[in-house]
Amino acid sequence: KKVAILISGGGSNMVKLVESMVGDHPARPVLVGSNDPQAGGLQKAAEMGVPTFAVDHRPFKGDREGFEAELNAKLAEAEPDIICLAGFMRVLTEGFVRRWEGRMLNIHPSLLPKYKGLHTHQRALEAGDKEAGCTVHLVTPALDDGPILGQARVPVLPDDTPDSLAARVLVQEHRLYPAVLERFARGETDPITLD
Ligand SMILES: N[C@@H]1O[C@H](COP(=O)(O)O)[C@@H](O)[C@H]1O
Repeated sequence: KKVAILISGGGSNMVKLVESMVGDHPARPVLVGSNDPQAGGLQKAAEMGVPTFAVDHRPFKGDREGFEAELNAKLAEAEPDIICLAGFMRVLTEGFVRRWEGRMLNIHPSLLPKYKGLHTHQRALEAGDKEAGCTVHLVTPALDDGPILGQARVPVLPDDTPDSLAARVLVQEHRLYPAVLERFARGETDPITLD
């Protein structure tokens, strides 16, 4: 299976996904793309030998379809079987999601369905939650709402800040996303929980 990964920032999840696709893993990374030409993850992907591209969303201003048409053109060249959103921060239109529906995954830093959207760790702390975590799900038109493929939990500690909690959750993200991708590429979609 061919996998394309979309990022917006440093790409630490992307690196873990690329590192995992070796040996008898059923998939291989064919492309890493970003909506930000300055995304640090693009350099990391290039150093790992994965082709990269950037489509800067800013010149498109509110024209999301225009931005996505160029994104789709780049993706179509690589003909990915699976797309992984890994810290990709652009909200995608229904049209784009429908085109890749059933084969586009996303990682979200909360235990969905709790805390869809942004600032998940701050909201978990403000709510006094005792545990937090991350979720890998299939992407559907509704934001952070698709079928869950896997979750991993972490304890919330008394002196946690959003940053310290984010760092603890990120460690689990780096375990969960590769585990879910390997299962998904083998056709296994029953949700898993990592402890
Ligand atoms: N959507 C969220 O954005 C962060 C991206 O991190 P990285 O993969 O770019 O390091 C991760 O916490 C991910 O869950």
